[in-house]
Amino acid sequence: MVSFYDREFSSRLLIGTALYPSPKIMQDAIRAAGSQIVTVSLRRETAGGKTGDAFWSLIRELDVTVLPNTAGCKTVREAVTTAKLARELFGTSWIKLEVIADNDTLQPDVVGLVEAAATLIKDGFEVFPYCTEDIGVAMRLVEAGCKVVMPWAAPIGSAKGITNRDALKLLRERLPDITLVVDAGLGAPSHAAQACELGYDAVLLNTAVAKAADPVVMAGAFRLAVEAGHSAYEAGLMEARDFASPSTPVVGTPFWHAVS
Ligand SMILES: CC(=O)[C@@H](O)[C@H](O)COP(=O)(O)O
Repeated sequence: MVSFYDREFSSRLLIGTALYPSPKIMQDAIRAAGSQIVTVSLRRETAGGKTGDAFWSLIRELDVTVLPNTAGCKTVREAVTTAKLARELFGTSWIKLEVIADNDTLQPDVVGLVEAAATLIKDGFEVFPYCTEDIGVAMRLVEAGCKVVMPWAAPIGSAKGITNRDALKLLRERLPDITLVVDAGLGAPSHAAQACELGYDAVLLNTAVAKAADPVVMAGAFRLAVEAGHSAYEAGLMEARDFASPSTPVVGTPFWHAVS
């Protein structure tokens, strides 16, 4: 089980609701992913070009926990206002907090992020901050009261996978009591498995599933990868080493020689 602000979930795969070819495919993909938490933008692009109630009916049918997000917000003020609107609309104190530094890279504005997180936490929010892999930023977020921290693997929508493994590993080691989620930039199930093998509690992704040739099958593949990566972490992965070590130790006289 994985814990988000004292709520327990069995699924370690959080998924986005944008960019799918149709609302029906979005719904089928979320089911195939086994996700219990979906993130929804107040400023979302509608799936399949449909607007209004159809989207929300599909989300309601899924019986999932909604994690509203502040995607597209570029200032602290905008993010805080959007979070407050989301709390009213969705009746939840959870917010996936994004403060974006610029439109070309969608890189988090980590200074604004820490300020917005502190403001929202003081106002009773439970914040899921989307950040870089920087240890200093993660520690400031924890000091502000975040119990979940969500560093990127790579820029949103890039599908590059984990670009700074050492920094993500350090975060895991230094923040053992924080729920850590790799959010953004994962392109393949193997990337999600790597994040879980590092001890990350969960992953959050969208584009790699929504833009796959078959989003439903890809969602199922990510589900398996997350489970495999987490099982491997729990089982205790061996450290890589520089020198060979025989997996079949050779001791004494060969058997064929002894009987000839
Ligand atoms: C859906 C969402 O919140 C994205 O902003 C998230 O960061 C996922 O990123 P990818 O689309 O790269 O998986």
